[in-house]
Amino acid sequence: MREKLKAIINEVINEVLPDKAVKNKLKELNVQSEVILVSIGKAAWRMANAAKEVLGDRIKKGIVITKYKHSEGPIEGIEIYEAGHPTPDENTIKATKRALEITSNLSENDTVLFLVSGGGSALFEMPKDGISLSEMQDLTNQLLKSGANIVEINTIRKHLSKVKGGRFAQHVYPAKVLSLVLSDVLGDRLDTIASGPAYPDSSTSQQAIDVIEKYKLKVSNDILNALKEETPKELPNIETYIIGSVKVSCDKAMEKARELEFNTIILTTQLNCEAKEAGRFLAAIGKEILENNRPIPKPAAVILGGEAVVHVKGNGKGGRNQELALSFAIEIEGLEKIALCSFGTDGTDGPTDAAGGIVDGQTCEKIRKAGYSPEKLLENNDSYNALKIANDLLITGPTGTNVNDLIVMLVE
Ligand SMILES: Nc1ncnc2c1ncn2[C@@H]1O[C@H](COP(=O)(O)OP(=O)(O)O)[C@@H](O)[C@H]1O
Ligand SMILES: O=C(O)[C@@H](CO)OP(=O)(O)O
Ligand SMILES: [Mg+2]
Repeated sequence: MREKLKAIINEVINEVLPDKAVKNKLKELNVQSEVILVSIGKAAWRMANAAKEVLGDRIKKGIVITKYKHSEGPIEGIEIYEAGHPTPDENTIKATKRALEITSNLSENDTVLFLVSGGGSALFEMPKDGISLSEMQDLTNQLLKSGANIVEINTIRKHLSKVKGGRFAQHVYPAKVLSLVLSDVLGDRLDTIASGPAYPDSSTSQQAIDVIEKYKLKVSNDILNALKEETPKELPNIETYIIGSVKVSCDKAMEKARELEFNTIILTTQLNCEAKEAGRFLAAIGKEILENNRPIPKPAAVILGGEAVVHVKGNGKGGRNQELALSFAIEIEGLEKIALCSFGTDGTDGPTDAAGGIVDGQTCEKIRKAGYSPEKLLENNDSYNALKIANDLLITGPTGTNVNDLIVMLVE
């Protein structure tokens, strides 16, 4: 079963690699004019490289801002920067400053080709005056641990930034911004993906303040004052296309599972509940299929896309996919012919080098044999170490794409 799970995963990653998506869209749009390229996010290097292959010298100048270890070498005529994610760092500020320089003083005849992928919020950032980088870092870390979802996190970030929430489009005005977006946000909300630097912001200052109160975040008065300034709601100079998303991933996973002769369903592409509850719920569905051949008969493949959340309370190491997989493994301990893979399509799950986990009925036995309690490790948010002990981590390395998380459960 593990091999079948890996076969499905590899097909999905290849399908959502940004190279193909960027090339197809640029050819479809038949971009003939010269452009200034700005590419941000975890997939920024691959997207920029693909654009360079199609547009060549029509790219007058350009910049890539991506996560450490996510660039794959020089691209002629394009400056490459790596910076911090999920928390912005000094290199974020340096790279963003450079991006703003090369897109300053443009005319209505200019076009900025803006390639956007998830991770862009941490990588492309210029805090408003009066807000320091360390304040932004502290607030980001509070948000990441709070259990706030990405819409809530980016509602805050959009109201504290000079480039988010449509302000980058204002910066380049009157030039046009042509955006190609790889979606890693449920429902493909363009004003949330990478905090929508070139998209009108649907969130409000009041919503931002509500998030601060909901999660009892500790912030300075400077931040509270900055949140009160509203973001742009209309932008006359933008053209935006989504070129890849979790829906594409789930469709591809279903196609491959059917090829492997599984009865297949996609339960959702918008999973957003607590990771460990999702694991338990999926185990209940798996056991129902195993014992009663319903809601779909064996051999069955159940596919989900989305982004669970984790309220990190322990001091362990892990990610939402690893936490979901461990929680599932605890519920199916000892059962045969049932397995699950949960992974981040960007290849990194949480602050770890794992993309996620591949688990089955033997996972917990292996952890116990090594003298550990899977339940205690889960309680301490230590799913990485639990799955490492069981040799059930999925390690892909940075995949070059980023379209949320994918979960596949097989029952034979
Ligand atoms: N020890 C942990 N166990 C489970 N989840 C964690 C742990 N530490 C951090 N996380 C979760 O990992 C998330 C960030 O992981 P990451 O894969 O970088 O997100 P993204 O792919 O959206 O950038 C945080 O939102 C946090 O909820
Ligand atoms: O950059 C961001 O705002 C988010 C969503 O696009 O990406 P990630 O969750 O990967 O940081
Ligand atoms: Mg993400």
